[in-house]
Amino acid sequence: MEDFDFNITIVGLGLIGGSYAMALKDLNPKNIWAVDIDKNALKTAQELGIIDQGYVDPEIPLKNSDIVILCIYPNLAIEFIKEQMDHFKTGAIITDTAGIKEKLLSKINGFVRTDIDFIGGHPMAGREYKGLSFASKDIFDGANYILTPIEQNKKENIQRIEYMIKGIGCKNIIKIDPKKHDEIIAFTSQLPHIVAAALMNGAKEENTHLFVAGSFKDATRVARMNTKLWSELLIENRENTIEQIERFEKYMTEIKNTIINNDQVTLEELFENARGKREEFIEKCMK
Ligand SMILES: O=C(O)C(=O)C[C@]1(C(=O)O)C=C[C@@H](O)C=C1
Repeated sequence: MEDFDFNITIVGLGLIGGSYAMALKDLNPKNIWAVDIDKNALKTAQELGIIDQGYVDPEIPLKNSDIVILCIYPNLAIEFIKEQMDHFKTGAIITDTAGIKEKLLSKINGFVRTDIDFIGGHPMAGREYKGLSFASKDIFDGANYILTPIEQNKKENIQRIEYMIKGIGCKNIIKIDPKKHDEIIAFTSQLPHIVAAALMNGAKEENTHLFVAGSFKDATRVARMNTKLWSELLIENRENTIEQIERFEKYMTEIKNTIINNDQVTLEELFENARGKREEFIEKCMK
């Protein structure tokens, strides 16, 4: 790999920020700095050798950073850029990792300095845990990474971010319009979290754990989510989320009706359709 001779600051040393710091090591950037209000997280990261230096006050690292990666909640990311606006290095690239894009981008681009390039990003990587102690560079291994570049973004800056994404181990880089991103993600990421939560909330049997195996555990894994983050994401993407819940209700009703009608033939057809789609989907995931 060629030189990635940049100073990088990661803002927020949680699961994603910590994993990013670990994965960036392989790219050998000039410096990896981190900003966090949690001094313990900074200390741990420094002891682990995954960052060169940690800061509670962002001013110094931001003034010297070519690339800033925001690994904090979406609304906090907007606030952070607003508050720190005067501190970013001239021509810096800022990217984020939030699961919603349209509102975030339009807000940030409404006030961001013209010399700064904000490139929206969303790594399709994570775990159902939060915090640095669960961070691992493996989460990016073979992962998809969505970018939502806009016309103002400089081509060479997008290429730089793409190079970094490949360098941390991601496989596919998908470039898409922010609005479209939010529509799709409502189905592929947000709906599964809603379904998992609904399934778990519906577990009324005190001894549920004694009656489950893989199916229930797989379907509810992400119910162990970061609840503060996910409630923010769903509310911020509310139109798309509601649409997806309603679509899902229709598919549930379709299945329910075949059972009400004792229509085993149609039920089998519906399952057969799902089975085929799942097989095709997994094949595509493997490529
Ligand atoms: O695998 C998980 O635990 C995740 O929740 C990862 C997951 C998802 O699949 O929805 C969660 C949020 C990210 O923005 C992207 C990926």
